[in-house]
Amino acid sequence: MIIHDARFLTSNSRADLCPAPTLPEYAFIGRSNVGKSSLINMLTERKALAKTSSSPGKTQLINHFIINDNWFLVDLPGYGYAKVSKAARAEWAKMINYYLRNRANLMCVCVLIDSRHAPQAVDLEFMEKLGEEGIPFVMVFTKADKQSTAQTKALVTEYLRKMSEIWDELPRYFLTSAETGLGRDEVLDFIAEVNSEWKADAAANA
Ligand SMILES: Nc1nc2c(ncn2[C@@H]2O[C@H](COP(=O)(O)OP(=O)(O)OP(=O)(O)O)[C@@H](O)[C@H]2O)c(=O)[nH]1
Ligand SMILES: [Mg+2]
Repeated sequence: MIIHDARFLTSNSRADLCPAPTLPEYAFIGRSNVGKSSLINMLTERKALAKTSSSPGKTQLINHFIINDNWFLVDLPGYGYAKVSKAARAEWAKMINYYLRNRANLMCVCVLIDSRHAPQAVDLEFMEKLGEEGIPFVMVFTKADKQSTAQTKALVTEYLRKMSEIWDELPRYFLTSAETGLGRDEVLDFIAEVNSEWKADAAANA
């Protein structure tokens, strides 16, 4: 997919104030500092479309971007550790959960996982909850440039093994790097594929 247009639309603390759910939407979520905002910039080839920071807790609202006037990308705050108060974190969790459960056009949640760390309970539990609630998701392993491909692949295998203890069907996954652009084509092809399904459904229901 060629990205000819990528624009920031809105920041919201409430899902019901987000843009009208008229286009297919993809949300990026994962622990603070995992690289959500950087991945959005890498995919769109815009250096500073989404704000990034080396200190966790940068993204604090539900940020909508519109791509090619045809689909929405959403940057969410991180879960887990962030340099914010416990009360603020609880507020984010409520906001994110409400958004995930109620956003009618949410096609897929991209769960970002730092490819350098052994499987984390917080990530596994988050995906387990998505699975239980029937919210479609894929795993996106980030920062693959920071180690060897073999190390990243070993981590993926470890995740899949743990997840196979819970589910028969395993989620799709992507290996990415915001530094090198690794995984860009694969993620964008996946989104294009799901966008076509949305269009076909919309045509069938028209
Ligand atoms: N080497 C490398 N660094 C990365 C990559 N992705 C992100 N980073 C760095 O990791 C830090 C965090 O990146 P962000 O994109 O702001 O992370 P985030 O998940 O949006 O963080 P919050 O908004 O705080 O939840 C920044 O210093 C980035 O430069 C990557 O693929 N490779
Ligand atoms: Mg961010």
